[in-house]
Amino acid sequence: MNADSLDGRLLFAIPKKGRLYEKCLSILAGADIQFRRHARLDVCLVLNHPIALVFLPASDIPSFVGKGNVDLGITGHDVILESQMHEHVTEELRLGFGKCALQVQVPEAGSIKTVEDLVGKRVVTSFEVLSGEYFGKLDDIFQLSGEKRTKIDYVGGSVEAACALGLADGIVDLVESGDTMRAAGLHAIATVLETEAVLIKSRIPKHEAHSSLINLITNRIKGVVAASKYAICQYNVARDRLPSAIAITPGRRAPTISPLEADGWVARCKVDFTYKRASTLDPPHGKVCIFNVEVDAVK
Ligand SMILES: Nc1ncnc2c1ncn2[C@@H]1O[C@H](COP(=O)(O)OP(=O)(O)OP(=O)(O)O)[C@@H](O)[C@H]1O
Ligand SMILES: O=P(O)(O)OC[C@H]1O[C@H](OP(=O)(O)OP(=O)(O)O)[C@H](O)[C@@H]1O
Repeated sequence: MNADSLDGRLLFAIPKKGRLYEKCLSILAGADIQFRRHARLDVCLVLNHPIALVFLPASDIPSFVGKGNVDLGITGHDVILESQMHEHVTEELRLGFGKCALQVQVPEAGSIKTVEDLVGKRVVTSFEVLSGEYFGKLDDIFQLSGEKRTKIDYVGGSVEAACALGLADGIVDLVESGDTMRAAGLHAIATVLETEAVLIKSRIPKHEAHSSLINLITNRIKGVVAASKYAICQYNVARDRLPSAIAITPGRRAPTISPLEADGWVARCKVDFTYKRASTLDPPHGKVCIFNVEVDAVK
């Protein structure tokens, strides 16, 4: 592929690996953005739209979009703030995945119990800007200056090992399930930021003509995100069991029930945001799926 083949195309940045990668691929598939990515190629042309996908590290996407090299991108809200690009990009849409929190963590068995205890000590993190701002404010409150201020050191990964290795008194790192933190003998004492994946748009539009394509892509992704919160549940049930089935899957006004060819059986179709858990009717959330099961025992 040469640079000419990108001419006039909308450039859309996608994380090339890591936590957000797989979910981004499902979003692209759900929005019917078709492409074939050749091994080791980080730029590829979309087959059914004048778009080129650019696969980049999640942490580089805010600056590519912010500086206008790329028109649209998906990345974490955390890395937008960390790269100080929030004034150069517009967060068009929260995507509902990549949810986690940037937290201050210290050894569970140690003497540091609060962030105030950690002020003036050593903090290791991959988020040196956000951590610097957070502890900078605390240093100011405690009127610490020079050597007495909290020392923020950067590491690129495995942040959770820093306390055990004697590099830090506390760390600032992302927490989702908390498994990494607990495995390292740490616990959270404060939250710096809540984050999730977002769709961002450059504030420096390259081509006016792209705005309708950006709207189309944004609306399609909006649809994918909305659909991922719902489940469609369809099941067949004996008519005499219908009252107990409807108690579990009620309609907003009236339940949709269709007659079946089999005597005494009906079909019930329901689209919903939250299902009551039941052994026989339990569609997984985050998926649009159709169950066509014969429900003969409603508990
Ligand atoms: N445990 C997690 N749970 C949910 N989202 C996460 C988690 N860790 C990271 N993220 C989100 O994914 C983004 C990218 O993180 P990830 O660790 O995948 O980065 P990466 O660019 O692949 O870096 P690395 O070089 O460490 O592999 C983060 O900025 C955050 O928004
Ligand atoms: O709360 P948890 O569900 O355990 O997730 C948190 C971990 O996930 C991220 O790291 P990642 O695994 O992406 O690797 P990294 O250390 O190389 O950044 C983050 O930096 C934590 O270490």
